[in-house]
Amino acid sequence: MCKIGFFVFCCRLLAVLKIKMYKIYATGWDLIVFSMVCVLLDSEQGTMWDLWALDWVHQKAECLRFCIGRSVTHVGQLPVSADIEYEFGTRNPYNFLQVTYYKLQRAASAAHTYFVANPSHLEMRNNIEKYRRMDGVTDEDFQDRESHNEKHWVLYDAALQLEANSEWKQAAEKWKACVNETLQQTEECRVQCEVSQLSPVFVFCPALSLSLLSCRQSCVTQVATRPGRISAQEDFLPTQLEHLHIAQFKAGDISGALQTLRSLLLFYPSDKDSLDNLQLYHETLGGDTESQSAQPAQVPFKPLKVHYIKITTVVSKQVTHLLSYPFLFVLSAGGPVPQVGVTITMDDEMLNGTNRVVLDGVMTEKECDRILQLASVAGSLGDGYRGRRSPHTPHETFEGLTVLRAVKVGGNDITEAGLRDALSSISVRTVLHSYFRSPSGLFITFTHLVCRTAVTDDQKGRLDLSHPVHVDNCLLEPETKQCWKEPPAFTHRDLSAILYLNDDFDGGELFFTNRDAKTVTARVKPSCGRLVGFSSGPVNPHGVTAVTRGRRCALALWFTKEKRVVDDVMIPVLDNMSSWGTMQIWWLFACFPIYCAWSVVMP
Ligand SMILES: O=C(O)CCC(=O)C(=O)O
Ligand SMILES: [Fe+2]
Repeated sequence: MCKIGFFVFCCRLLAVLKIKMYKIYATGWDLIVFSMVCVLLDSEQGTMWDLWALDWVHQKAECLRFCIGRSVTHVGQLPVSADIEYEFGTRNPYNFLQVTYYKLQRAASAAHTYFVANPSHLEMRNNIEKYRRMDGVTDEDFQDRESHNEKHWVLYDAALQLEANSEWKQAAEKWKACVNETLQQTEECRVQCEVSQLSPVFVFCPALSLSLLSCRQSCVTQVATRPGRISAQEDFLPTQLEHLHIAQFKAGDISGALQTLRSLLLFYPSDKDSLDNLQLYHETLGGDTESQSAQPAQVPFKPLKVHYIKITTVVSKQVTHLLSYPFLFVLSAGGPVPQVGVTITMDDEMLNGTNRVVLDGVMTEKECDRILQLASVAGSLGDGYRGRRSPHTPHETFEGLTVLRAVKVGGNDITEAGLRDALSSISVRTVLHSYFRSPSGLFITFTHLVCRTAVTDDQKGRLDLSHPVHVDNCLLEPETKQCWKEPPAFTHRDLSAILYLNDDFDGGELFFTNRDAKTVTARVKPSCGRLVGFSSGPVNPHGVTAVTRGRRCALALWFTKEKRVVDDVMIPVLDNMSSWGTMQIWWLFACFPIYCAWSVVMP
């Protein structure tokens, strides 16, 4: 333990010196050292395999960084914003393209490509009918121009069709091709992760591992999501293997079926039906030792498949482990490090959307209470919105408190709490940055402590909301489903985070909707230490249901990726924190000889 402690100490010293004094970023070796520290710290559960996996990922990333630097221009390496990703994900440019091509044959394929991802778009359905009636337009003109990216879906649908026609031999061939294509796409997506994760934020070990690993992990769902859909098809790969297994069996290819069954068992080793089938095959094949000993599909998808399962398992394990240390390498915090176990409670899938997450355990009850205390004292001194009433509803009062105000209004206690409040926002940043694997940096743009209190005796028959449905960085127009990125919206906000502080009130649930501002897609009940993070753009319209009893407090934080748009109220706080960072260096210098002597005396 002593050696590990010394090792950690040296690494931290090295990193602090490098970052603070020379202002240079970590190299590949630093990354490897940092990941080793991570794994060693976690040695109770960690294994050498974890260490090798991370080492391998880092080396590959280094190599990629080198190659990309040589062959891709600087502009080509720039990250794209979530909004642009959303636009292309929903194939919106094809809508414009079909308008541009109007009266040309090519409009048909643009319209079809858009319609594949937006099957409920009635206007496009009508347009397609119009194009069908156009002279010279044939069925071949309705091509999906994006299908090269989604070949596995084309194969999937074709295989289903063959299965429906009981053409088992061809179906088996198609399912095999589909499995291979899915694995190939997953692998390509993972390579992309390594490309997009090459940013200076690597200096923070948990952030590095988390963002890269969670990116790789997300490839499984990304590949399993049909174009234009938001949720992935559950158990995509095992489902294909199941189909392949049935098709092979029906086509009389028992040894192929046995091989596929073994692959399937890698996913569900204790599945009763599969185990029964395995037994049956063994009996049927009798003395055919060659077929009996067939390993999980060797050809043609052996290496990828095994890799797929192993990496997925390692990744989930690492993500869970590393999430326990979100505060460990918060450089500027200094002093004792809060060891709070953070868990992922709801992800995109459970929240029915994209770029949303609910994490628990980000703050302890004690920490929530301190900030609530701050809200009470500072709230009684005056609030961010002057009046006692809410800007959103007459049935609630609303106290808003910025961090600077917390520092200004109080004595030492409040100032300290205000700073801690800001510090927690740094930790929130680390956690969210890691989770959402943003390729660029995240800068705090505004933080706001908000309490909403139900006005007693004024709650009967209440139909309104505590906070109407809105999008944080654009003006939502539910009728047209447009979101205008223009003032007075806070257009520079990229990531929103709400850290809840209590649950002793009625109502006050956060909910997400579709762009119609009506269809509720997910609900989140606040509680102390619960953090909701989501991208601030049009994919995440949200609101708060009426608070009908008690007082609901939360710390709202917004981050920006593009540039350092720090709200002026934050600057003194951030300045204060950087001087803490410098103090930390002196502390390390002073203690270094003592630490060395101690580690020699205490082997
Ligand atoms: O308090 C919440 O849960 C959400 C608040 C919010 O959406 C906002 O302030 O923009
Ligand atoms: Fe909001």
